[in-house]
Amino acid sequence: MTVLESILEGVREDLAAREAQLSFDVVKERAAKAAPPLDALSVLRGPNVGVIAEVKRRSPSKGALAEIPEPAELASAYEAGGASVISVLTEQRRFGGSLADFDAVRRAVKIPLLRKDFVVSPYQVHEARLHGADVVLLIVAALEQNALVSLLDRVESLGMTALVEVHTAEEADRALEAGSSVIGVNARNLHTLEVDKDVFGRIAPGLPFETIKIAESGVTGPGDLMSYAGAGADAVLVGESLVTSGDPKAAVNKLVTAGSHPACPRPSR
Ligand SMILES: O=P(O)(O)OC[C@@H](O)[C@@H](O)c1c[nH]c2ccccc12
Repeated sequence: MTVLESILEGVREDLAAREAQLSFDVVKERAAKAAPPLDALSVLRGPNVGVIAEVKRRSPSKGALAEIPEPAELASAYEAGGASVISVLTEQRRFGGSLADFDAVRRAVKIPLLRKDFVVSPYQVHEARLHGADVVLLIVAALEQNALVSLLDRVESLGMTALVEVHTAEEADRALEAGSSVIGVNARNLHTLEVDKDVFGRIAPGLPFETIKIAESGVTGPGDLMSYAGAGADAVLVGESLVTSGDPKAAVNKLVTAGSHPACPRPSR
């Protein structure tokens, strides 16, 4: 079994437990009454290379990263540092996240929020909306094509934006075929957890110019942002280097400043 497969097994078990607590119908009904989603697409289409800052306690590759006793405080620091979007991991077993973290962050900030989880069922999409998500991650490697198509459709029909994650050119083709307008290229292979920062540069230039391109993982500072920008990134998604920085506001701001510097390559849309 690959790492991704074992994560998905746990995710399905946890999902079944939540479904037993709160039925799909109730989740749908409540999600429909939630405050409308923010327009993350126009935020990501901004003129600068943006920063999606992640609330991440631990990871399967690195183990414990940061305790984060107050996710709301961390998120407020990200917002004050100029992040465009905040990503909150809600997967519990491997990443130490939760929907309670997501709720705390939602109450603390006004910028768009990404629910970062392993979404395999429409239940999780409505659940994301119920908790105030504006963006939902869909991982191509975790989904059959028909599931990807229908989940993408559902995310968009609820007024949210889907960030569709790929790691290979084949996955990028599937993402485009499904109709994705925002594609994230993860430098990390979720089957093996190996990081290859060149993957973005190999895949992004082959994507349509109007597709919003996000470079995910392995960003340690402005240098990485600049090189991803040179390969066509509209934004970078950063977790580890921010949560371990000791000063998340300053760490985000360094990246944001690089992404708005005149010397930083801009998306050509
Ligand atoms: O901590 P990093 O290397 O800055 O990476 C952040 C983000 O890209 C990573 O957390 C991530 C990308 N895709 C995912 C899918 C599931 C869980 C986590 C992820």
